Amino acid sequence: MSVIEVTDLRKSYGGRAVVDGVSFSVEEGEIFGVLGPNGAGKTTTVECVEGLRVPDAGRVRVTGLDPVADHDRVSRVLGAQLQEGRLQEKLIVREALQLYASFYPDPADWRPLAERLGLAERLGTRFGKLSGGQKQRLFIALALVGNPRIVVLDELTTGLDPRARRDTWQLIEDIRANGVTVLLVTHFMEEAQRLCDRIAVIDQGRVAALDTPAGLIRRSARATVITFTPSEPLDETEIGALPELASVEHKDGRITLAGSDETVNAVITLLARRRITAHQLRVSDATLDDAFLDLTDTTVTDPSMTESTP
Ligand SMILES: Nc1ncnc2c1ncn2[C@@H]1O[C@H](COP(=O)(O)OP(=O)(O)OP(=O)(O)O)[C@@H](O)[C@H]1O
Repeated sequence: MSVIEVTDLRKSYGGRAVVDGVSFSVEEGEIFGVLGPNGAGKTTTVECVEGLRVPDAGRVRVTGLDPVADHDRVSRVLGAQLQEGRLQEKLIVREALQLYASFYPDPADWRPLAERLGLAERLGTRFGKLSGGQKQRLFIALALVGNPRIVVLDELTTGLDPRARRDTWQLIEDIRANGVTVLLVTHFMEEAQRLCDRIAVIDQGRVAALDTPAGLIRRSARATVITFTPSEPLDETEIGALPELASVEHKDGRITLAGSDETVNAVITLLARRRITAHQLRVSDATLDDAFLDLTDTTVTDPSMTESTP
């Protein structure tokens, strides 16, 4: 069952379309990622879902409700993470939790929630004295204190150190394990690849692709990467003629070719034919990073480079 439905959403500022016909739906219980370059329109899109911005056109439904017309009812099912500036520095963690719990008719008990989020020791601390990771955990607690069915997390781990980021990932997985649907806006590929069931890649206000992380990687023109050091120089024209070749890099005598399985087979055949040995041969799969660059790279003009392969 879809708990969020966005259909042909449009929003312009000063005559410039920043969200230009975005459509997607989020199923109950999934972690759905919204990924895209700076200024792509991600926050504008999710803030329309939260009812914080009014769309110019299109339709948004959260559990069947209109987030603008039914704002109060939507706030009871959808918990949104606060932006940092919105809490006073002097507010004590316990007070913040009590205050936010008081906004909801059926809030969660904030004490076990604080414990689960590792804030039990910090209940008497002022917001301004918390570390970046502790602030993020408090924002998650405040988003969850109303017992929402859906939680929207926007750039949650930006600015955190790698350990705090990994702890936060575990928290997000725990939230989902408790049956809450997660809409996650992120810049981090590793985070999206690890956490999300499906991802909408947004570029210039449009959905450039929507798939599972593995599906997005499969679409990449650089789905397979082969690296080796040839025992003798290879003929550039022969390399350039390899099938489905997406890119070639030379560094310190090593060659890195990106393409498909067919590219890899052809280069191995070429090496055998020329009796050239490939030292330290490595073949690896592309990452979500590669797929992201392909999907959001407006400089690629050859359609065969961006064509999706199911
Ligand atoms: N209230 C506003 N008034 C005018 N322009 C706006 C407003 N809000 C957003 N924009 C512009 O709309 C575009 C999309 O912004 P948005 O914040 O949705 O992008 P984003 O994908 O979330 O970016 P980032 O990853 O940098 O946070 C940007 O060019 C931004 O400057």
